[in-house]
Amino acid sequence: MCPQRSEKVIEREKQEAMKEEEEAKVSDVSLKGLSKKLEEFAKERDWEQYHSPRNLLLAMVGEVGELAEIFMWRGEVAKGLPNWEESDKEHLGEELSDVLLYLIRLSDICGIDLGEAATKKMVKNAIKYPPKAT
Ligand SMILES: Nc1ccn([C@H]2C[C@H](O)[C@@H](COP(=O)(O)OP(=O)(O)OP(=O)(O)O)O2)c(=O)n1
Repeated sequence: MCPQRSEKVIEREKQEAMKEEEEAKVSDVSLKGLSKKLEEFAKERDWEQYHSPRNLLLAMVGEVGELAEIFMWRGEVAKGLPNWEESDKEHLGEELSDVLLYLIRLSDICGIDLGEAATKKMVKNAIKYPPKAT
């Protein structure tokens, strides 16, 4: 591949990545969409062999530990994290994402439709805990 063409390819990939990032900001990201991306991610790396229910559960719990570490020894934290450095907030977003991504992948590998299950569970919660009468 000539250097000029390779630069063009790199530029196109950058543009596509920026477009994807932009789309993720403006549109609702769906659980199904993320699940599909995770499936492709594993397939492309031949990692499906490692994505067993137990491995994914352990990986998720490990990420919950990393998430807890961010809050460790900080004392109570105000809503919206007003005094946090941007880099700490970015780190928090990454760890929350790792937990979410492993949870989605775990659900998928177990044959559970997480969106449907969560919606049903919310209905069950509302029946168990009715809203306060006004
Ligand atoms: N077998 C694997 C390994 C990783 N991932 C994906 C899902 C997570 O979103 C992320 C986790 O990557 P790391 O294990 O590198 O964890 P961190 O990103 O938290 O890095 P570190 O533990 O170094 O902070 O990568 C995956 O799907 N399957």
